Amino acid sequence: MQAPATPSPADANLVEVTRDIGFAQCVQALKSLLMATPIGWLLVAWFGWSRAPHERMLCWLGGFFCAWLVSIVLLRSMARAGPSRARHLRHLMTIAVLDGTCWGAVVWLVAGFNATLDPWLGAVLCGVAAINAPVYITYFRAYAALMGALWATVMLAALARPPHAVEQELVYGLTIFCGLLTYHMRSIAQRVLDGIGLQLSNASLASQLSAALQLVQHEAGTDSLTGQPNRRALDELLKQQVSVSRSTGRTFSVLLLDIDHFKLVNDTHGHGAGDDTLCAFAQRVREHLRQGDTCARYGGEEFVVVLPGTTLVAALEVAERLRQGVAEASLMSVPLVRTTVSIGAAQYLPGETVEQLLARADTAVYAAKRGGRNQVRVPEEAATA
Ligand SMILES: Nc1nc2c(ncn2[C@@H]2O[C@H](COP(=O)(O)OP(=O)(O)OP(=O)(O)O)[C@@H](O)[C@H]2O)c(=O)[nH]1
Repeated sequence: MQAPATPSPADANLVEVTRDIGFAQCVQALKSLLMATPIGWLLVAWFGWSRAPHERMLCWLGGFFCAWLVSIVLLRSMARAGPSRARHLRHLMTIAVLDGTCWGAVVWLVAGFNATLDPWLGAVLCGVAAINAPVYITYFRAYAALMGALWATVMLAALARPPHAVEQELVYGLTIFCGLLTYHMRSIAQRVLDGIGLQLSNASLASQLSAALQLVQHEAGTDSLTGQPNRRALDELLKQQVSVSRSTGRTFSVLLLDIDHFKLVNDTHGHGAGDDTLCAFAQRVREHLRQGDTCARYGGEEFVVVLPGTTLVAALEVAERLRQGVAEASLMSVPLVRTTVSIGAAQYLPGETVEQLLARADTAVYAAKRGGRNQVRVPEEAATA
């Protein structure tokens, strides 16, 4: 035999949240209905005034008015604090019972005096039961309380009268109608709640998916060793800068950084220390950049710095700051790793591609290496211009 499925804590939480939402929706709908209730009294008063004793009619109207006022006060206090189910469940049940009892009292006080009025009152009570169904659809317990109170009052009224004084058909008919309506309402209410639960779990799934997607996108564009943007993210950024430059004329520059004699670091201290040196190098570079500048790992011991809105002259100042920042203090103390960096600087030229720009920066790095390393160079055409 299959064991009954017990809801997981996450499921249980979802069920609770769904019930809370259902409760809040029910309170909201009830607010509008209670405001419209006096129309129902007027209808009964208009049709029953000449057919039932006035003092009984006034007694019913007065009683209903008092109960209505209490309901309004309770609803207002719920609205002020927000319709919290844990806090206000009793309020909602009280309103439902008061409403049901007051409508049921129609039979007690107004019915049994006129053959035309009685079936008409029966129809009014069936209407009340039907009109309340959509209002309480998201909180069935309160609907059951309303219908229970209405039915019990009608039954008590029938029992309290001398035999045959009250139209028996009215009571039987109402009982069948209320029973059928409540029975069907139960399953419809459950389906509505299931729908709310489904919406909630879809929304939660969608937000989990979007968070996972953001993480994957971030990881796809991040170098796993240094935590800096990788070649892929760099390509995207450069393409974006090119398109901004084409549409607005705003220029940008790049610096290609190549650590000097990095092979020696690996050979002397091991590959692990080499990895740590790369991380420390990336960190050092970041410390010398502005907020909007980007340092991406281009590959191996090469990094590219993108400087939006920067001319070659300003880029050379940044490059010199970086060169000095790397050369003046050791990158790591244990093991002691001191190194320098060769830098090629290039400003984007209108019409060139990302590959052409990087190739020009690369020739500048090559010139820096040939010139003795630990220096900043520009592409030859810029140097001679
Ligand atoms: N530890 C470590 N080493 C790397 C990584 N990527 C590339 N390297 C090493 O970086 C070194 C680059 O060496 P070369 O291209 O000869 O350049 P270099 O020794 O820096 O000399 P110059 O560039 O001419 O100054 C190679 O030994 C690569 O193995 C990495 O992710 N981690």
